[in-house]
Amino acid sequence: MTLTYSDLGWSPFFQSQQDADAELTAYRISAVHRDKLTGLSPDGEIQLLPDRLTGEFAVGDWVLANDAHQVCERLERQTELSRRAAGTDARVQLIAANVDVLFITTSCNADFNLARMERYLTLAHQSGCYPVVVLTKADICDDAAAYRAQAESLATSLTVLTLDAKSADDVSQLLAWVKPSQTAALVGSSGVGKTTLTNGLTGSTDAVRDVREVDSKGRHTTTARYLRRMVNGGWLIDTPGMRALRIIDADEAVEEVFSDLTEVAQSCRFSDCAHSGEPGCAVKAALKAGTLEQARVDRWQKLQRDEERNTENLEQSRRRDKGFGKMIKSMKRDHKGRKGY
Ligand SMILES: Nc1nc2c(ncn2[C@@H]2O[C@H](COP(=O)(O)OP(=O)(O)OP(=O)(O)O)[C@@H](O)[C@H]2O)c(=O)[nH]1
Ligand SMILES: [Zn+2]
Repeated sequence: MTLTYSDLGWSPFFQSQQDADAELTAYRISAVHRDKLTGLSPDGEIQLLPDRLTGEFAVGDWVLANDAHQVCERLERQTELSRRAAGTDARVQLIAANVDVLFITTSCNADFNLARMERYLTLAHQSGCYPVVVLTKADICDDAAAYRAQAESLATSLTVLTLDAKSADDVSQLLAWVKPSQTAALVGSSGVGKTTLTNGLTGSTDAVRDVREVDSKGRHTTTARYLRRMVNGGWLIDTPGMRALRIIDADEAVEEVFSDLTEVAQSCRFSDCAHSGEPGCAVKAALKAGTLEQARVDRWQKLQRDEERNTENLEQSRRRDKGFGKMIKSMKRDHKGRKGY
């Protein structure tokens, strides 16, 4: 079956960025490898040569490439999912680009964690994706409705689906949230059923198989993310191996996710109230009156602290990189000076 650009998610937003004179072809990035990219066009899938480090591309991106399949431009993204990289590295790591719907997946068991769901909801708000909470393993849980109620309590009119990821009928519920040519990303901890859902949504069984490729030094690398076509013509980006989500530059999104608390806090006497015993604290008063729940307030304050710390670390590493860049530049200048150029 031949796909059109519109089937691939191309829209006036991207069209407006394409210079009509330039003889460049648009491709949607379907996989990001160590030193090359895979791109999709109506002609099929091809390997593309990046014009910069592949870490600067995300699955779902639109790029323009020349006849030699060399990428010349990456188009501005409509949405971008990113997080702070794992480990001590404070850099931003791209998760996916141009995503419409975020399937926040967790299971009706010990994995179920409201704080984690709130972090993912923050990611959805920050990026502008529509969040859909997917609760798997409802078939092996005594009271799936209780889990569902807890998830629904996180936001008014939040979409929450409870299902058995292994049942085709159940999985088809998800399809209703992604129109043909739209893109969804599946996020959640390991073991919650992302692979099972991916297989159900794409009608394939090969999602479990990692593509191993050998890089120039003979090392095996695993390419983790793919853009896959769903059975209804939508697109799905799986994000395996995402152990922790550390949000960055998301203070406004945190406010939105906790809008119930932000609203109450507006009545605190001091605008910078830390809600820790200051006089005239509306949050403390609401807690006392029982209209706010202590656990949710605790999660709100923790997420605010985490967000601030992650963003601060990122700023520091950006400054460090800038300083390092300046040092290299001045070393080069000195070197040139000594050579008498
Ligand atoms: N009964 C039941 N089992 C499920 C459900 N979803 C997933 N499983 C099972 O849970 C196990 C883990 O599912 P996966 O789909 O591999 O989970 P994953 O999120 O892809 O895990 P990673 O690949 O580690 O990220 C498998 O044995 C699945 O068959 C469900 O809704 N009901
Ligand atoms: Zn207060």
